[in-house]
Amino acid sequence: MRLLIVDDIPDNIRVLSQMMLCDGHEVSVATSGRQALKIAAASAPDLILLDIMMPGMDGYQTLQALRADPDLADIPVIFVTALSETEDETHGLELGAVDYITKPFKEAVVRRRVQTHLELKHQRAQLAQLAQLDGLTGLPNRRAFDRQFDLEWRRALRLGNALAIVMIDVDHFKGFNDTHGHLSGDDCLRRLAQILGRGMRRAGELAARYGGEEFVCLLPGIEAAGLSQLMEQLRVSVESEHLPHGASSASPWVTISLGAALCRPRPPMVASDLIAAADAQLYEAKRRGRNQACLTEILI
Ligand SMILES: Nc1nc2c(ncn2[C@@H]2O[C@H](COP(=O)(O)OP(=O)(O)OP(=O)(O)O)[C@@H](O)[C@H]2O)c(=O)[nH]1
Repeated sequence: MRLLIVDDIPDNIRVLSQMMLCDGHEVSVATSGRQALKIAAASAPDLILLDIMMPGMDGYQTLQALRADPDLADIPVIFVTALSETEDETHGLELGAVDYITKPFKEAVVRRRVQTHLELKHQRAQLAQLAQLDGLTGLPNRRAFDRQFDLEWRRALRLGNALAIVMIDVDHFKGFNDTHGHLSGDDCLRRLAQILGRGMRRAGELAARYGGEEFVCLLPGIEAAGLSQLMEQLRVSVESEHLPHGASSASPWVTISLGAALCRPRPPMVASDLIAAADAQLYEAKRRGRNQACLTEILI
């Protein structure tokens, strides 16, 4: 793991560094709060050991600056300090330090506490990742999609880029479940998720499970011709899997209907307008007989 040790006294840095290097960590060091902020931004440490009494920016101010920067706010900080009054410790913990160790410290205790906070950080990261995934298909879930869509919408708005959404729905899936059973239905959704996931080739493209038997693709920077081509590829990939569907009017195999909307985001349009437009196209694809794609390009 990568640790950043911040202290204005070189001897203190040396002692802490040696302990951490012995435990197999990578160590960077800073001798002031300002330098610590720079190094943290450049090297994204997993944990920071921070002294409080330093000339210029003290440890409290350094922690506040870290918390104010969205890229650095989640790095756990442990104060290692000679300040041993209850008020100092309480203040440090209130500012968001995960732990507070007073000097002179016991080496074994510091090592154990660092290890504990690194493990907690790892568990938090795993949980955060799991919270973004759909349990059945392993694709990003609706929450992950909403987050990414919001991000891409704002980016496209800023840069004047194109952005497209494709809503995808399995044809006659109720009939599929009724005929082949719910477990086969689950298998079918897993297979479709794999196909859609594989279909997203460019950076920033995302296929997610939108809910039930509905999927959604997010496609930044795509133009209408490319979008039509991609939708047709996805439609054909699904049908040519030849998953038997005993209750579909569209094909003997499992098929999907696709509805897409493409725009260059600009006010007064809002992100949900693009979803609504893609939904309307999906409805149109269903109305025209399913196993097909419909697309609208919104020009504002
Ligand atoms: N097996 C399985 N079925 C699901 C899951 N989520 C939703 N469904 C089923 O998907 C079906 C969706 O049916 P409808 O919305 O009526 O649509 P449809 O039968 O696909 O018909 P069209 O969309 O008009 O082609 C429902 O029967 C849901 O129970 C799931 O996780 N697993």
